[in-house]
Amino acid sequence: MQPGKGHLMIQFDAVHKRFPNGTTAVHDLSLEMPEGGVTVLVGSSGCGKTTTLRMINRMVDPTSGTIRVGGRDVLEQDAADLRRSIGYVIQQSGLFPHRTVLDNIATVPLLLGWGRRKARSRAAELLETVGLSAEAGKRYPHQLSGGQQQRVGVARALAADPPVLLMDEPFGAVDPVVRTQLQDELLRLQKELNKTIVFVTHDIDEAVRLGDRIAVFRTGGHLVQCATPAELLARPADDFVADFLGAERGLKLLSLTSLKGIPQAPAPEGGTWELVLDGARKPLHWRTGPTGAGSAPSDSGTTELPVRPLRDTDSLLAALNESIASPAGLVARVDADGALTGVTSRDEIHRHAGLAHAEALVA
Ligand SMILES: Nc1ncnc2c1ncn2[C@@H]1O[C@H](COP(=O)(O)OP(=O)(O)OP(=O)(O)O)[C@@H](O)[C@H]1O
Repeated sequence: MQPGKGHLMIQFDAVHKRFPNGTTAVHDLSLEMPEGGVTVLVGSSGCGKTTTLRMINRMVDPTSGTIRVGGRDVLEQDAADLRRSIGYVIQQSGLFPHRTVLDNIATVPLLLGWGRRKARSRAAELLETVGLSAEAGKRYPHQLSGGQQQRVGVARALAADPPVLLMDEPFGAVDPVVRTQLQDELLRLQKELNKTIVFVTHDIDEAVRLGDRIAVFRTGGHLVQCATPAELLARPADDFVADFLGAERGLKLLSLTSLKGIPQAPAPEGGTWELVLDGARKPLHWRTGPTGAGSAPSDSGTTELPVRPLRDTDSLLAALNESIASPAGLVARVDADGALTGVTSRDEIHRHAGLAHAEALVA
């Protein structure tokens, strides 16, 4: 199934899906998904995202058109074999309630005839990969939190090391904090594993965060635009896409640019606001003296306000936010150990925000 780097892993060619009740779920879809990339399918409810996803592993068959996975027409492959060779993660994790977590993860390897010992040892390895303890493997799904269950769902989908992973709103049912953690984990895993991932979500921020390419659908199963996140945000194809991306699409674009390369200056000394560091040069807070600006003075007449230092890997959006929150209008920049490397002014952040936009428009 693996055609090699740089190839297209999944190809939809003029695919239609009309259900027996007359609903057209997918309309004349031609879409290519490169190997090792994350393609995110977004769009309002009922626009055909799930149907598109499920046609890849033949949980739904197209009415017409061709879908190829690894260069082979899916309709020429046995549906059960195809399903076992493609990882599948859904919103409610879909775990078997009466099997332990370890046995859940071992499901596909066992179906593939790996033998109990090998399947369980692979499952144990995957528990660690997705950040769960060995002890969690002995529990039953209901004894885990929603976020942990989703991790098990991902581990189960990865168990037979499939080249393709289908994820249908996998993080839709967890709170925003856990959701961000799961997204981070997926990005980390993907760096190592380089799977071809097709990911369905309603959440445009999740799409921008995770996608190498984003396909926007509208009702009736029409694909409106498929582009990189930067291209989509800078140049939406029409008003539908622009509305879907939301009024803050300019700010979302800034989430794609890191602070690396944006100039820093030494932290100011003797100004109204001083950046206080600890012994390891880690920023602690901004402080102003009795005569300085600021609010809520402490007993000693000084005021301390929080600082949120940023690394080169943080985004321009985070920097813009911090530059507004910072009483000094300065963003404290730190190295990987958290030690201060310099500061960047609000004006400089604004200037680079403008440049990032200009670059995205002409890219
Ligand atoms: N088995 C089915 N029989 C008839 N109609 C169906 C069937 N499955 C889906 N549909 C219809 O096809 C359309 C597309 O559904 P689909 O689930 O693919 O959309 P979706 O974009 O994933 O929606 P959501 O975001 O709400 O999950 C909808 O109008 C849906 O009602």
